[in-house]
Formats: sequence, C-alpha cells, structure tokens
Amino acid sequence: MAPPTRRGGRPGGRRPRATPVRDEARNAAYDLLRAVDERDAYANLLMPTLLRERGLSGRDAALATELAYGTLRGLGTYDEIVAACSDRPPEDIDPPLLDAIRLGVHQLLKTRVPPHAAVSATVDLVRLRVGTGASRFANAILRKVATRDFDAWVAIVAPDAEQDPVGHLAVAYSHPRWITSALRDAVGGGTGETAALLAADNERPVVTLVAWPGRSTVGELLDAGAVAGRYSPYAAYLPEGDPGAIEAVAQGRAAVQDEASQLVALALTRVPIDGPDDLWLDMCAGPGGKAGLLDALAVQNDRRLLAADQRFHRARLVWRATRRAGVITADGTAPAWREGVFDRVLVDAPCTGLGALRRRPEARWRRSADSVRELGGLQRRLLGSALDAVRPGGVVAYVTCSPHLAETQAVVGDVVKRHGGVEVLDAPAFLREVDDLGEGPYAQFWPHRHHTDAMFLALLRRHSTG
Ligand SMILES: C[S@@+](CC[C@H](N)C(=O)[O-])C[C@H]1O[C@@H](n2cnc3c(N)ncnc32)[C@H](O)[C@@H]1O
Repeated sequence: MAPPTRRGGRPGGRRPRATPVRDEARNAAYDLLRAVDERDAYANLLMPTLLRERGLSGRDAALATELAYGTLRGLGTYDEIVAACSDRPPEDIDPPLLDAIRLGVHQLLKTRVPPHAAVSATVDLVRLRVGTGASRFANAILRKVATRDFDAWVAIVAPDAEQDPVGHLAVAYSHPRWITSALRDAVGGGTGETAALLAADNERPVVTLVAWPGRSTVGELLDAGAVAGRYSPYAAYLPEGDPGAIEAVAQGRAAVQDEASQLVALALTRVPIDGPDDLWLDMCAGPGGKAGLLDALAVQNDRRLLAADQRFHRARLVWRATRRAGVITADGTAPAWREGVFDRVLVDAPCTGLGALRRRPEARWRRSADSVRELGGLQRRLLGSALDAVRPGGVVAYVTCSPHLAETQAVVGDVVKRHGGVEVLDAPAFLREVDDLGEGPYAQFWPHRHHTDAMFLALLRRHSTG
C-alpha cells in the first residue's frame, strides 16, 4: 500500500476539519470500549442498551456493534501495531485516547470503511471526546498505520512463526499468549488447526435458537425466518434480526442457546440406565439455558427436574426458563439433597469460558492463567458432589464451556480416581449426529469444526458407592 499523499485521497493528506463531526455509531462504539475499560462492563450486555438509548438501529446499530466488538477482539494485534507507529508504548498512552486509536486501527485494517473516512472520523472523535492535542497524535499514528494492510503489519510486529509459533499466533490472532498456548494444547493439532480455532474466535457467531420441545417447534422458528440447525433436533439459526422479535422467543417458549449446549444436555438424557429414571438434577443451572431444555424433556417424558444455583438471582432466571422444575438456591458442594437420590445429574461447572470467546469480545483480556487454578478446586468439588448425588447405576454429565485441559480432562481424571466406582462412558457415542468430537471417551466441540462454542462433555456412570 502506498504511503499517504496530500492529493491522492489518502487519509494523512487531509487537514483536520474545522468543526469535528459527531458520528453516533462511532461514539456508541467508543463509549462501549470506555465502559469495558473503566467499569469492567460486559460488552454483549451493555451494547443493546447503548443502542437503544442512542436510538441507533439498522445499519448504524450494526456498524456500532461491529466496530466495538471487532476492536475489543483485535486489540492485542492493534496495540502491537500502535507500538510500532508510536514513540510511546500503548501502556503509556492515556486509555481514552488509546481506545479511540484502536477503533481507528480496526477500521483501517479490518473493515471496508475507506481509509480517509476511518482517519477523519477517528480524529474528529478524539477532538470531541479527548482533546485537540491528542487528535494530532492520533492523526500521526493512523497515518502510519494506513501505509500497510493487516497482513503486512502482522509480518512486521508478530514474533517469527518458526522460532516462536505460539507468540506469532497470539499476535496474529489477537489472543493472550497463555490462552493461545492452552488452546493449542487442547485442540491437539498443529499450528494450522490452532490458527483456524483462533480465527473462529474472532468471527461473529450466528445466533442459534432452541425450540423447547412441547412448548414450540423448529418449524415455528423456520416460519419466522430461521434456518434449521445442523445437529440438534431443537436448533435453528437466525441469520439476521432480533431474536426477541420472534414470537416464540418473546413468549418464553423458545430461547437463544448455542447448539453444543443443547447437545450436551441431550446426551445426558440419552444414556440408557437400568432401573428407575425419575429424578434429574441440574446442579449449576443458572441462568437456565440447559435447565430450560432438560425441563422441557422431563415434562415430555414424565420425569422431574431439580435445578440449583448458588446465586439467588441466577436461580430466579432458571425459574423463568423452566415450567415445572423445582428451582432452589443451593451450594452444590454442600448439598441440600440426600446422597444417591438422582438418576441423572448435570454439572455445568463454572469455568474460564475460553470456549465462548466468540460471544464475549473482551473476555480473553479479562481472564488470567490464575483463574484456571482458582476454578480447578471448585470444579473438582462439584463433580465429586455430583457423583455422590447420583444413585448407583445413574449418570453424571460434567460439562464446561472451556476446552482448557486443566478444566476438563484433568478434573475428570482426578475426581474419577479419587471417587472410585465410576465408569467413564464414551460420550461421542451418544452424539452420533456430530463428527469430529474427538476419539473419546470425552466429547469436545470446537468453533472451527462445528460452528459452536468449545463445549466439553464427560459422561460418567456410578457403579457403587466407591
Ligand atoms: C457455567 S454456569 C451454568 C450455565 C447453565 N447451566 C446454563 O446452561 O445456562 C455455572 C453456574 O454455576 C453457578 N455456581 C457456581 N458455584 C456454584 C456452587 N458451588 N453450587 C451451585 N452453583 C454454583 C454459578 O452461579 C453459575 O450460574
């Protein structure tokens, strides 16, 4: 890409406009970035409110969302590029200014926004929101950024792919190094497959709906513009539009739910068990995604579901998502139920959420490797407690929305060894409609293979009291 010239229409050649123009979509994107930085806001929860408050809809809403989420996902790479274009490292740049520059870099390198528009809109934003002096600094950085495309910058700023493959992938695909390394170990493939996984984390996931059986049908969702799901008999994808505008969703008969989440809950119900099959437990049920499906299946098959969550407000959400389940606020590690009374138990354990990075654009920068260690003890206690809660012959599903080996195989391996009397079942055998879940006995979904979250499933049968 040629360097900017004054006449050629390139961004840097233009003088700043006398009066900065306020662009509502970019302002909303900027405010989201600031809220994430200053108040630890969750981008996917705050964005709909921001759009509503600003009266943004249609293309403006889509632009604001794309700019904010894209910037949050990509800022690992963008900061390396800013560092290469500035005499100050990003950590020495005032955070409000840095966020505006990141927004500009994203527009220049990852969108079809014309470069002159990307620069002038960012410079205007900085003048209005940060200050005139800062806008000159932003202008100078963005002029340099605009001299190359994304791949050319990665070739300059990322560590050498041969000498430091993890470092290269981390910068090229904007993931923290520790997550890149953990995902590479978990996917078990080479650099190519890790790159495909990291790239999938940077894509906008399609909205997936679940038609709760007995309450709505996939046909009803298809009539409302959705497309049939690939694997789950209850799934439909919504290519565009607001899911809340679909009648079945608005009436609480269907919901938004990733397809892998549907399938792991379904797999638990598919394992044959000898003897009674009356009472099911969802031990970590909030906010109620899997409980909603389990409850609907329980109602259809004349079973009973007890759904528990340690936090009251999460339990309340479960109550709203279910129709007949008993819902309680309870700590699964200090159970409010007798041992060995349940026929099937789901432990959807609290985890790092590294399998859902597509949905939570800022999450990768919030978590640290310490959180894996911190969660490990709780995950082990919850799974141990689930094995106590299930009757001999009954089944436990251990699920995480993280593929990190320390949260998945290591937890199951340790608890099974300690507990005794537990058989690890071949989980992929209960999900025959899905290819490539791994060689067993565990099932691992992947965004780049299945277009779902990276959900992990272990199915365990309790044989004796151990
Ligand atoms: C991964 S989320 C569960 C998601 C849920 N199954 C769904 O599909 O919507 C984990 C849940 O575990 C709850 N939790 C954390 N510690 C717990 C404990 N000791 N006992 C019960 N629930 C707990 C959290 O409040 C959180 O709602």
